[in-house]
Amino acid sequence: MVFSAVLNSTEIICNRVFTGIEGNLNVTLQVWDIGGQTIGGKMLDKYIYGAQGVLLVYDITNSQSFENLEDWLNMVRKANEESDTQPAISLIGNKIDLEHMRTVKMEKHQRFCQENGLISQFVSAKTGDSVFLCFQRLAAEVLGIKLNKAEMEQSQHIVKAELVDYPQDEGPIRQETNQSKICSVQ
Ligand SMILES: Nc1nc2c(ncn2[C@@H]2O[C@H](COP(=O)(O)OP(=O)(O)OP(=O)(O)O)[C@@H](O)[C@H]2O)c(=O)[nH]1
Repeated sequence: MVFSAVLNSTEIICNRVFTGIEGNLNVTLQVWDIGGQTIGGKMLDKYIYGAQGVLLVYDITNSQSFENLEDWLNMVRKANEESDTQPAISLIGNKIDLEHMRTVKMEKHQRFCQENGLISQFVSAKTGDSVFLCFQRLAAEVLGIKLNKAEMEQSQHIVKAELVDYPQDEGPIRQETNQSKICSVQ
């Protein structure tokens, strides 16, 4: 499956169309990136009103970005107060390639999702890890489709790491490739 990103972007608003093909189902998502704007911005609710899905993205290495989420969530709910339906909302913890620098605890993320009925996902925009999956899950929620485990796993990016057996006490030395093992890290 391939997402194609098209359309123009402006300084503050990026509008892209993502097209995913899943089995026999074609899904086109029109995505508005409204990050970088102040929460009180005049035009903001115009983009949010009527949205079917919202991705609330924060940086797992930046606690402040998590603290801002409550305000953003309230703003999304308020903007859609008069809409027939509220959008499906995902909480996206970004930068999982920097897991060792995480400052926002996993439990905090999960609690926020449970308390507010959000889809929970962790991604790395840098490596692409689970980025496709986060759009796929939100689209499925909007369409009322339940993804099965196999579909979810298929959309996850698998990072292959090579394990090398260093001899005890002698420190790292170059190994013959046929002595190494391949493992998969998800
Ligand atoms: N390591 C790592 N860096 C990332 C990741 N995503 C974004 N960055 C970096 O974080 C910085 C901010 O990224 P932006 O895409 O500008 O973040 P943003 O929140 O969209 O910014 P605004 O839309 O301007 O608010 C840049 O230096 C990116 O390269 C990620 O998954 N991993």
